[in-house]
Amino acid sequence: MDKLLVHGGTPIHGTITISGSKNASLPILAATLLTEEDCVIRRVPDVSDTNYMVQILTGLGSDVERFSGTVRVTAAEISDTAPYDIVRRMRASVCMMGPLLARKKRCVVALPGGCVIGDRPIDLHIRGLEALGATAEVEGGNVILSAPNGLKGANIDLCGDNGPTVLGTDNVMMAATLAEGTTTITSAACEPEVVDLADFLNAMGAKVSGAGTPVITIEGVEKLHGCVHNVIPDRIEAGTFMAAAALAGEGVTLRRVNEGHLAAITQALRKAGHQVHFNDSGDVCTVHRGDTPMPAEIVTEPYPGYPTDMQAQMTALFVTTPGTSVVVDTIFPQRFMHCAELKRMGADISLSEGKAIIKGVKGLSAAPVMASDLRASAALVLAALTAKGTTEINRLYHIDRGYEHIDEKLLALGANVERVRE
Ligand SMILES: CC(=O)N[C@H]1[C@@H](OP(=O)(O)OP(=O)(O)OC[C@H]2O[C@@H](n3ccc(=O)[nH]c3=O)[C@H](O)[C@@H]2O)O[C@H](CO)[C@@H](O)[C@@H]1O
Ligand SMILES: C=C(OP(=O)(O)O)C(=O)O
Repeated sequence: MDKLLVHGGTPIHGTITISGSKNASLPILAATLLTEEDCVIRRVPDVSDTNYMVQILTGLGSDVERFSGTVRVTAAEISDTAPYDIVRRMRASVCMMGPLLARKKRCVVALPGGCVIGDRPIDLHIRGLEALGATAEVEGGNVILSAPNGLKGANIDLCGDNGPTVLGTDNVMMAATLAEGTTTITSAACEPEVVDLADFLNAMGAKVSGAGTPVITIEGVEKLHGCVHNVIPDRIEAGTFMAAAALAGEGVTLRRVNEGHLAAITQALRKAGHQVHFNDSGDVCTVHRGDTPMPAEIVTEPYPGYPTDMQAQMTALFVTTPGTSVVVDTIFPQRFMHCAELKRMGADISLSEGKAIIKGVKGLSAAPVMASDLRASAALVLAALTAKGTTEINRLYHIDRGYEHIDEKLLALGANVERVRE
């Protein structure tokens, strides 16, 4: 198990390029199952989640080639059963259900278990696929969906208690592309990753409109074909480096970002007293730490609100920001595992029901810490950049799920970090 040593106290500066989005790549890779023709997807980040997705596709019978950020998938003949061994490693494997069901009229996909960031049910996914005419049963830890006579378009509302569902919207949208007739999804997730998937599906010949709004309409077609697609930049990787720059930066520039996708993060950083500047085309961003960082309140919300996937990193920033900041996670109220580790480094955080109250401390001191999930590990790396001494971040595989070559990018910015391979 690799670990990361962060020797704190070296400011970061310079320029890096942001990778393609993990959360856009995963459903797009799953969508390749909707056609037997070649799909070429560019800018797929080299992270373990996309590697697992490639293994699932291969396990289903797809022919997959991967070279310098590009993945070519040909799903000429595939089975309907996703291999449990790999599926269980990744929550996003749940988005195999929609395309497999549409293509094979039946699928068997292992149920994703609980998750350290909280309960992650899939009731809305199932409800949506049932509305399209599938029957669902759970047997031996698997969801078995079948629609022997094919899927039929329907009106489906996908609002849950905590708002819309991103992968649920993806699943229903993918399934509906090959359904007979028209499907309308209301309370759809509006995240840019949903829009990127819709763009990919349309490039395959699907008829999807309204993605990016709460109402998505899909006119079913008989067949989809191969296509070439470039994945959008990873707004969470970009946001993480923006927060790192606000915390420990002397001017950090990020290339290949999308200003629109980063609006809520930009607003939060500016409110906290930091300077964020975009070029005219909105694809290059420079962040300078403000002279007088200020406490702030952030509340996570579905897009275009502040993303839950950037909650832990902002918490890390507030830990050494003078004054009292408040962080509320409405999407995953239990997603505060990073706080216990940050406290071991000297943070002053109190937790209550989905809320962290953070009293800024003068400085942190290094400690051995344990990464508990992807974004929690990112928060620990950020905190460690300014901590006194060497922080040892264990279980680095969490961060490798979603950050492409994070140690190399940090080194390129002048941080003093070492990956220890074990
Ligand atoms: C691979 C990927 O893209 N993952 C992202 C996706 O996860 P994912 O799509 O799994 O998250 P959802 O959008 O589904 O979850 C949003 C909320 O809805 C609830 N819910 C979800 C499904 C369901 O059937 N029933 C239900 O109640 C969840 O518990 C949560 O409270 O969106 C999350 C919310 O932005 C992000 O944190 C994840 O990084
Ligand atoms: C929670 C995340 O991913 P996943 O949904 O794949 O667990 C994330 O990207 O922050």
